[in-house]
Amino acid sequence: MSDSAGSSSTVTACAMLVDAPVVPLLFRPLRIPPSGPTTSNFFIADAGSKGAGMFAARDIPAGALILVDRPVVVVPSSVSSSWKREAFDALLPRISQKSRDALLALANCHSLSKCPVIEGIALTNAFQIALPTPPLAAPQEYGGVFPDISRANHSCGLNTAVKWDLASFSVSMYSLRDVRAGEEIHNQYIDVLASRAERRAQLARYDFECMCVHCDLPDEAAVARSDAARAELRNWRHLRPRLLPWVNDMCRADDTIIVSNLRALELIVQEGLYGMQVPFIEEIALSYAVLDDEPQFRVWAQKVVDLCLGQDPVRAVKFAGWIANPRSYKQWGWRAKQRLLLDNKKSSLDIDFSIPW
Ligand SMILES: C[S@@+](CC[C@H](N)C(=O)[O-])C[C@H]1O[C@@H](n2cnc3c(N)ncnc32)[C@H](O)[C@@H]1O
Repeated sequence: MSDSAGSSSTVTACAMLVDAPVVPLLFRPLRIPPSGPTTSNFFIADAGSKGAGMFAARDIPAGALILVDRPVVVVPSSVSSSWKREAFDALLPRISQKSRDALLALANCHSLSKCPVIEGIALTNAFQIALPTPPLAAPQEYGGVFPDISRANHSCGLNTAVKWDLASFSVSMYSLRDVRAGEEIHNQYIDVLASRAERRAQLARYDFECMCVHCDLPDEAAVARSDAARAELRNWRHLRPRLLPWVNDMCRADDTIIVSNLRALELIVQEGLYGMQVPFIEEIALSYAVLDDEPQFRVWAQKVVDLCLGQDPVRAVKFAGWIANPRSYKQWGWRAKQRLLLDNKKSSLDIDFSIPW
């Protein structure tokens, strides 16, 4: 392991504990981080029993960039415990006073008697970021601790997504749905498609029992309903009808893909899992394209554009191009044409059995 902050006398904004062969891969010119929003979208305030939390400073529309943040420390997700402790503590003198203040202000859910302070803060706040893997090396997982994004508390329903960008060494947080001024902004710490019992087990390492609206349910029937919805979404990719085979399969109903994806969206809304909706909305838009239904195509394609503008601009631009010129989509109206051909063939084979007297 190596500390990429360099010699012990070097003080930087971020110190890293990374495998030595990773270090040269990190020392390349960093792009300027994507510029954050011009006015602050959030504030940090008391979130009751959760400690501090992040809240929306104004109404934030779905798909908007909320903030851009850079880590103050980067640590491996798993290292041998024998030397981990001193290595974590050695990071502190290597970061600037500003970064140190930000790091030490973060929550620590581990008791100091069991876990030195920097390790405890890292275990409480770090979330996974991807660093380059040296050739022939096994991939190693790393976590970044961030001054602002690490303040976001967990919820099992999502109102934001975070996107790590290695080139700018920064993470951007986007809204997944409209967030009202004053509403708490959440991050996702664990696999939210797991059952409530599994989610609670996974969250035990953060030392809290989740009481978000998706966990604090009135009775066991509500828990079973929520667990079933999440399991259905988790199994979706194995069970759902596929768009491409459907395009040519005239034995299947025209609304097969639309009905199936609307069902997924219903479950997503029920469970507040907004981060998952884009692929389903996209398939509905493309189904309408294949069915030559321009008004509906425009409605659904516009939803893709609105949701992707910030975090997936390539997809947003692609759909915006199709909205501008729907027939440039290569399979535009394909099923409608096939249906017409079939109907024409059928009518040419029709025998008139009516008796003319
Ligand atoms: C990454 S920090 C989040 C910010 C933290 N609340 C603070 O004061 O800086 C993670 C810690 O926040 C608390 N926390 C996060 N989400 C929570 C939730 N849904 N319910 C209760 N506590 C939560 C837990 O103590 C957890 O260990």
